[in-house]
Amino acid sequence: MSSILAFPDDLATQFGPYLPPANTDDLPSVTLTFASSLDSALSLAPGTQTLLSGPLTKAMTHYIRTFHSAILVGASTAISDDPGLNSRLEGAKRQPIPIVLDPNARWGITESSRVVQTAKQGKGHAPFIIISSNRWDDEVVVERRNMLQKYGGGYIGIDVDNLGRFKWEDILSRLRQELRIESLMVEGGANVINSLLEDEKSRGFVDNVIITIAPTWLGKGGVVVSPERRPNGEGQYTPPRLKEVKWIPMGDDVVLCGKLHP
Ligand SMILES: NC(=O)c1ccc[n+]([C@@H]2O[C@H](COP(=O)([O-])OP(=O)(O)OC[C@H]3O[C@@H](n4cnc5c(N)ncnc54)[C@H](O)[C@@H]3O)[C@@H](O)[C@H]2O)c1
Ligand SMILES: Nc1nc(=O)c(N)c(NC[C@H](O)[C@H](O)[C@H](O)COP(=O)(O)O)[nH]1
Repeated sequence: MSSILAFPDDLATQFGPYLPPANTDDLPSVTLTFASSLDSALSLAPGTQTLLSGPLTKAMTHYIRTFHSAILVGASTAISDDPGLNSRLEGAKRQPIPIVLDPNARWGITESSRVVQTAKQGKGHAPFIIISSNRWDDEVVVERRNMLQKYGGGYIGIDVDNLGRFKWEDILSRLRQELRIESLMVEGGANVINSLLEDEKSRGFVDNVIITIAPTWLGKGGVVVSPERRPNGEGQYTPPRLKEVKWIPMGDDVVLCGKLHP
């Protein structure tokens, strides 16, 4: 199991303006955070977990996780990484609830999955998996739901659109209504991030962006963050640009903090 991490106070204090505000709105605040190569790749290939963060930026991720009520990843990340989706920060005061977007119930979660083991050991929460409503009664989903409910986790069924995708407004409103999630950390992978950045409406839900940039190129064939260009209502495409930008050198990496709309 990964080590307990420490994050120095002089670095931690620099993140204040980019941490989630106290939130009484009807949707969670959203922080988009991931680690990227110089060629905007999150991993060498789909399904290949690739270490990009150095020790300090890894500790930063675990520090930021303690400020969020939930952490969200896509099904392919859950399948390939078997993640813990908890904070392994020394003295972590809070653990985020893991959320996995898995419309077709592809993730074969079992009692031995790391995220379930972490919950059983009291070092994190059991996950909630968001599946397409029409999968709710699938036999495997019922079995997995019964297993997860033993540890306080479960499933949430949401209708998908004609492309088999959930609308972010539906994801966020259900997380707020059913799990009282006030702040959500979206950690990837690229498919999830591109879907969130794709159009003005879904980008409108993103408050803070924290990106670790590692000094390496992963080359062609990587899993890349580069959203589709969806024109707005007037047929215009305006590239999203971060504001209130801050660059924080951290070991060999640099961390880019910003806001999509201050
Ligand atoms: N470097 C990082 O910060 C980082 C973070 C997370 C994952 N990763 C890596 O990224 C790779 C996985 O990324 P990926 O892009 O292949 O997959 P992903 O983790 O983004 O999962 C994609 C799946 O999520 C679901 N999904 C995503 N958006 C959805 C939506 N709007 N509605 C419904 N379902 C939706 C779909 O099932 C889709 O197939 C792995 O190799 C992992 O190690 C890296
Ligand atoms: N910040 C960051 N730096 C990296 O170098 C890297 N590969 C990831 N990837 C994010 C993805 O979420 C994790 O690889 C797994 O999900 C494991 O995460 P855990 O800590 O076990 O929860 N994230």
